Amino acid sequence: MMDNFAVVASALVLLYYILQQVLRAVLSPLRSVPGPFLARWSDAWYLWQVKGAHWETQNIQLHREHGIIADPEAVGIIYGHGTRFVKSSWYDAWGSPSNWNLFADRSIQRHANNRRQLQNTYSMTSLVSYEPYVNQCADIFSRRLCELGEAGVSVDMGHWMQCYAFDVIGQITFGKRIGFLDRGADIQGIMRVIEKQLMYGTLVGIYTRFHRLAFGVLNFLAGKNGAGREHIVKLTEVRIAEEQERRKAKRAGDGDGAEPFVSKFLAKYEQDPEKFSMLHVLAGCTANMAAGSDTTGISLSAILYYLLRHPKCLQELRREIEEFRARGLLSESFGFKETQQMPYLQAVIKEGLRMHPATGLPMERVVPEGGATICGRFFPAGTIVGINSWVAHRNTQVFGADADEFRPERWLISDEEKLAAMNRQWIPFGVGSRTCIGRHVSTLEISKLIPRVIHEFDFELSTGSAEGSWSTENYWFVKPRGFEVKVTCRKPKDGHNLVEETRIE
Ligand code: HEM
Repeated sequence: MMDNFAVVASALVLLYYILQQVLRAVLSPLRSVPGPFLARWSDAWYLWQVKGAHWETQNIQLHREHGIIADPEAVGIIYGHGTRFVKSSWYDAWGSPSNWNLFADRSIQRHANNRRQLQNTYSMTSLVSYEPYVNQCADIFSRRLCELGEAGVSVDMGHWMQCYAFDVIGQITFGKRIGFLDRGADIQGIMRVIEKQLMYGTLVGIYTRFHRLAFGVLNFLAGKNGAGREHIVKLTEVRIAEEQERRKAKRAGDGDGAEPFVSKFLAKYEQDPEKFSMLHVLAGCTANMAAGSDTTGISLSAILYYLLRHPKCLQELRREIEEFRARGLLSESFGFKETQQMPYLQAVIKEGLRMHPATGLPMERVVPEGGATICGRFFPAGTIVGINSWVAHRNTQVFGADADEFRPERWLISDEEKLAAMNRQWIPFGVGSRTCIGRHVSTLEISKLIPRVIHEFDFELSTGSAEGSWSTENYWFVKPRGFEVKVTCRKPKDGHNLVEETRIE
């Protein structure tokens, strides 16, 4: 009797759920939006697809299959300055339920206040003082590549670019590099922890109502080290405490490099703890570690990968480097300001970030009160909309019929109007008030390292696939997998001036 009751009750609940979904889909004001049939019924379809880790290519494919022509104006409508489109609940899964962080914050007002506090530390003028740090890491990177080349082994460039980016960000943030380049390994499991957080945020964000519970359980199980982002927070707290001790001992002048972020943040805190709290110090340093290393590593890998797949472009870049060096316009350390004068290099970087932006999911926003018309269609308030930079970057209306091709020359034209249209649609760092705060850090790292590796090394792609293409995995960050190369050093090793004793471990 009891068994029958349970079966009938379950069937009724199931029926109610199905009916609710059917009604929702049939009555939805969005029913005329083209898209896959199953996606209409439940978020489970999206979760399943995203879990497959290739949403960036699927998203482009779906637009083409369903004849969706993305309106270039949509970028401005959704993300433009002064927009009232707030971040969607997907972002909740990227932070602790009890504290804000800059990336995940959904409050326009609080975000604007906090961003104002942090912003000037990330300005280009304040970042160029970090150039010697970047040079040190590039020297070690170069030495490691030479050693690997001499050993004749296959090199996973995705991994080494990641090591470089992690050590630069560690050095800029804490004044000491963490030691990834020294060991060629994942120090303190930091890379692995961030990778887990990427998967967690990506998937749990789709059903974000489970975040509070999942966050609590996972952190409880992880014990004192914390799980995912919390683990990085804990490691960052240790570094901040060390820096506080150093400041108490009045050794502020220690080390001969530029003042690292942690020290600048603590100085702000000491000056006005109400305005710039310890949470600002923690949020700033943690964001650098969590958001600033993989993204740069991926972008460096992508630029190199596309150059290797397009030898003519590589030759042209090398020609430009040699010409600049012959004219005395490019120093041994590949000065940042010098690299900004190299038009072909800049076009290569821009095109690499167009072909492979580091983030590969839509940057979700909520349509504000009153609704909005996007791509000629009305979306009521509360609808979640978003643009995936991968889709925007392959818009043939803007980039032309060869939008899928790597062609740096597209940026070297004199047609101002076309350039402006392409620039508006080029969004690897996001757009508007939520644009990437660390983009100048990456620009510094990328502008210096790419010409240097092209000048110092020959690479032979050995990805293992017949077409020579690499594979990728997308959990928000679209990471290269199996970017294997053979490396040959083009210059004698003794040119490297190493400073290897400054690492944390
Ligand atoms: C090539 C490298 C990078 C790429 C492609 C990239 C990409 C992005 C994108 C697309 C966003 C906006 C996300 C959204 O609206 O949903 C973003 C935000 C952010 N990025 Fe980056 N990023 C890079 C490097 C960095 C670095 C080096 C740092 C730190 C040093 C950093 C810190 C942040 C932070 C804190 C935010 C949130 C900003 C806010 O909401 O105010 N990123 N990034």
